[in-house]
Amino acid sequence: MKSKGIFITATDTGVGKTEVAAALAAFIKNSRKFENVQLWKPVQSGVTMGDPEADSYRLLHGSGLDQKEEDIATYTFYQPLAPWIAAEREGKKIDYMKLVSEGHKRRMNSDFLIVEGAGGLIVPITQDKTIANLVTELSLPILIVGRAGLGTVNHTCLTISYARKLGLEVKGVVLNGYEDEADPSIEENITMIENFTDVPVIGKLPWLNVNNEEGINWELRRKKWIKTIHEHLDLKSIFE
Ligand SMILES: Nc1ncnc2c1ncn2[C@@H]1O[C@H](COP(=O)(O)OP(=O)(O)OP(=O)(O)O)[C@@H](O)[C@H]1O
Ligand SMILES: C[C@H](N)[C@H](N)CCCCCC(=O)O
Ligand SMILES: [Mg+2]
Repeated sequence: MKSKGIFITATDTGVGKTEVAAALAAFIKNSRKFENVQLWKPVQSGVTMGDPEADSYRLLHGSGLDQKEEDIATYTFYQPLAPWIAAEREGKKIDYMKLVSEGHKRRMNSDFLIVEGAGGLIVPITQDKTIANLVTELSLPILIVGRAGLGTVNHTCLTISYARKLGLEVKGVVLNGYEDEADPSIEENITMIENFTDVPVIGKLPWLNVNNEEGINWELRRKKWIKTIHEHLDLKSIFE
């Protein structure tokens, strides 16, 4: 039986997909809502496997799942570029159909699959396939991560309209990384996004400062994220 799941995309690169995917996985694991929640990052670029900055590394430690890092990411490229070009720079090509069949297999082998895209929706994986095509093939609903501040209304509404054009199911939006709860523009951004798209903003997440002098205390970070997700996000629609 195919698992439930969510494909986490964003309005841009660097907006918080890895942070949100890891936190969501940690929350689900802690809540025991699904016994076998799994993470998948089909393609990561600008990193090397095992690098503490790598998405795969931060997904593994940020979630506390008992997956192996090399199981989390399928393709890893060194150049910080769109996957198609990052692969080409290494004389490689991404096998798109391999990703599609791997995605279906991962859905069969999990209760809840959290997939992290790369950048936003129209990010080239090959010369004629994008992240959006992969979402369509996996028939997973999407959760869009957007910035919290000025500029996010346009970026988020554009992403939603493109997703709808492709017939993707948009479960919701998370506005991520605000520094100041008192910033009135965040609530107004939520109102404008919901007004123009009817897509629910399922919550807003603060910028979490949980490091210590030696670096990241992952156990403490996971605990804080689990509490923050519980307090800030309405996940009902994500689990349906
Ligand atoms: N709410 C947050 N609190 C603290 N740090 C955050 C938060 N959101 C994002 N970050 C940090 O900001 C940086 C960019 O976030 P992240 O790596 O999750 O973006 P991304 O959308 O996954 O990027 P990419 O497209 O490269 O996968 C990371 O260092 C991440 O740890
Ligand atoms: C390198 C970065 N961290 C991501 N892995 C890839 C982002 C690709 C963005 C392509 C684009 O929208 O211009
Ligand atoms: Mg990421």
